[in-house]
Amino acid sequence: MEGVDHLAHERNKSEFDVDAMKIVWAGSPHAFDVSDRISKLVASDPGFRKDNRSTLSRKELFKNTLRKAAYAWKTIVDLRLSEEEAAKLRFYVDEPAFTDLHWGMFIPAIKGQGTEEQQQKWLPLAYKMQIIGCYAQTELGHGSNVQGLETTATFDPQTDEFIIHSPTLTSSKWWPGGLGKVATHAIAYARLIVGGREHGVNGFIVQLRSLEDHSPLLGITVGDIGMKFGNGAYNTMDNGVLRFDHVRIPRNQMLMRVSQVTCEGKYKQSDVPRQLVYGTMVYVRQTIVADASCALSRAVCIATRYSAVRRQFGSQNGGPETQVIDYKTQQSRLFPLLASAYAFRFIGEWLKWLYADVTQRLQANDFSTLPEAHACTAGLKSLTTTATADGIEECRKLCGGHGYLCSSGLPELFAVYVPACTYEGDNTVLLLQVARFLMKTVSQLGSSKKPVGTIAYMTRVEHLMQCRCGVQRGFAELSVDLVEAAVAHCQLIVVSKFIEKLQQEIPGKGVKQQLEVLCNIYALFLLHKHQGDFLSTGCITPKHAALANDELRSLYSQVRPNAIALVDAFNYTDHYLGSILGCYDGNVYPKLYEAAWKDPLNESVVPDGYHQYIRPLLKQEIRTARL
Ligand SMILES: CCCCCCCCCCCCCCCCCCCCCCCCCC(=O)SCCNC(=O)CCNC(=O)[C@H](O)C(C)(C)COP(=O)(O)OP(=O)(O)OC[C@H]1O[C@@H](n2cnc3c(N)ncnc32)[C@H](O)[C@@H]1OP(=O)(O)O
Ligand SMILES: Cc1cc2nc3c(=O)[nH]c(=O)nc-3n(C[C@H](O)[C@H](O)[C@H](O)COP(=O)(O)OP(=O)(O)OC[C@H]3O[C@@H](n4cnc5c(N)ncnc54)[C@H](O)[C@@H]3O)c2cc1C
Repeated sequence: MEGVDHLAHERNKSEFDVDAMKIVWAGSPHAFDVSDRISKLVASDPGFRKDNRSTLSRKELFKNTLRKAAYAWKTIVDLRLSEEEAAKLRFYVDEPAFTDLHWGMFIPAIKGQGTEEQQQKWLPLAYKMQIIGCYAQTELGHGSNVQGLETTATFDPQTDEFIIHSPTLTSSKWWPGGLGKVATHAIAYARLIVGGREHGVNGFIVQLRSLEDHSPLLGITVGDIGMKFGNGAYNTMDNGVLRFDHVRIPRNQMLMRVSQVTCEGKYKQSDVPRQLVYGTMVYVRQTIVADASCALSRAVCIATRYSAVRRQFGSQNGGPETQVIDYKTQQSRLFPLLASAYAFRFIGEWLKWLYADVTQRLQANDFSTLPEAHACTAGLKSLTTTATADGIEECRKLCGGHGYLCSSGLPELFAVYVPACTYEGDNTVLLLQVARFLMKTVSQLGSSKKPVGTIAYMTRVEHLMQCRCGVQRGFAELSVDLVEAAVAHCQLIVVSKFIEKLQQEIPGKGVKQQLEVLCNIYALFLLHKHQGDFLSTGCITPKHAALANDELRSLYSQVRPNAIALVDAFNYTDHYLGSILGCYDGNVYPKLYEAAWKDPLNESVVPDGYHQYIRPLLKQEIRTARL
């Protein structure tokens, strides 16, 4: 029945202060207030409706996204929302759109790679959305290998301009979000050529479309690359294709914080590492880690609530059947994901701090922590997105058949989320970067340069390296093992930062205890999953392994009575969850039944096509095959 909380009996079992945990999850009382207020604002505004997405055609879907973007922007301006509130609004509107790349990459690229003068010129236009930007780096032929990009930017000293050109089909820009139909400008990455000499890949601000009638400018061919995985999902985004035919831009539209070209045609590399050209990717990778905890917690919230509602088998003398959340197999699949959601939340908080710290140091030309920041953002982006994509799929399976319905919210969540394993850096390519960083650290062991920060533990491997200084096979030959070592390195960071979090003052009855249980589940689940490595390297004995498994089972029993309260702490509205299985009141079956009849296919009792195709079959008007 409506208004009845079918999960009240579960909520009454909670052994901790849920409201205090909501603050921990949000990050602070202020962050909770902003998040709570904005999520309710979005949920209560029909302008942000999203339950019809799977029934729209691509063109209707895209037009609806443009409408929402404009409506959201109007909401931000009318309500004078802060940047923090606007970011929360974008989060709860929950729709990939061109604005993600405008605010999430185009603006950060200008802030990170533009000179003061260039920032003063372009940022006010971008902040007011008087221009709409995209980040055009990837090409048809190259994405991972940035140094392999083929687009050229040739300096013409006669006219003090760069000529941007796509020399080959594979140099066509391909994938940039917002590019296909909306962006008026791009940060285009191209090979800089001055006086016949190449100077690597740099960023250039290029106008693509007229600000009068939105038509592509001379020399610009631009469009959408077509439908992507899933129906609604990421098809609200116009990932585009772009070709340049000798497009001329003023010299001052090359982003010149890292390298400069003078009007005389002199190339200068300033005293900052050329990798700062990659700075925007580092920024987005750290936001993607925070996003991972959001996406995983959303899937876990749905699967946990439904696992408490769903009963199957186990009825004693006509009594109620067993809640599937009470099956040990369901717990062993679900609770590590619940623990991961919290683990990723805290690692996301730490990575945000690390990124802010490295940004501050860069402003003082201190590049000492840049390698570690690159390795951490790359590795943790890879680790958390892989675990989250796999976790969302596991949550779908934990919901049985109903998990496969669009109304469960899980298929679309999966379809929108999985490209995170590829964009902003293919996850394997990024782990190879971490492996390179680890190998470089190992090569420096024994020197005066002591490993610090997240690699401080490697001093302990020093003796191993000395006694094992035998054959050094090629990096490529060992890359599979090195990628596994990179994952282990990142997992160590996640566990250690979770433990550090628990050293902080955490208010609220029972809150810290619950987090300790989740931290132990996260760590022991990893130990269980990688038991072979721990045993084969002599890190643990078989007895330790058995003890760990026993402890894991005991921890699942401890978390069981608190499971619903732990997902309530995410404070997600039913609107944001977009899931009948995950609805707060647990009133699943009536809502599933009601939703079915709303499907357009049920608008008519007799389906279109019956008279044309089925009736002749049934009436044998079609010659029957010899069966
Ligand atoms: C409707 C609602 C509306 C609401 C509206 C409301 C309004 C809203 C208002 C406000 C809302 C706000 C919204 C915000 C949204 C945010 C979300 C955004 C969403 C994002 C979506 C998705 C976007 C996806 C975008 C993309 O996908 S964008 C493209 C991504 N593409 C890649 O990621 C390429 C990967 N490949 C490489 O990154 C390189 O290729 C490679 C492999 C490193 C080799 O690079 P290479 O140059 O070859 O270097 P190496 O030789 O390997 O290394 C040489 C030496 O440099 C070192 N080093 C390499 N790197 C780096 C590096 N970085 N940094 C430092 N060092 C580095 C390396 O350690 C080595 O050091 P050493 O060992 O020498 O000491
Ligand atoms: C939804 C979506 C949105 C995107 N948005 C943008 C955007 O806004 N702007 C933009 O510029 N780009 C964007 N991209 C492009 C994205 O950044 C690239 O697709 C991504 O960096 C992966 O590069 P790739 O496609 O070249 O993969 P590839 O590198 O071709 O990967 C193919 C396979 O090769 C393997 N591989 C590659 N190199 C190595 C190596 N050295 N060693 C071992 N294995 C290797 C990979 O692990 C992978 O298994 C987007 C992509 C998607 C899917």
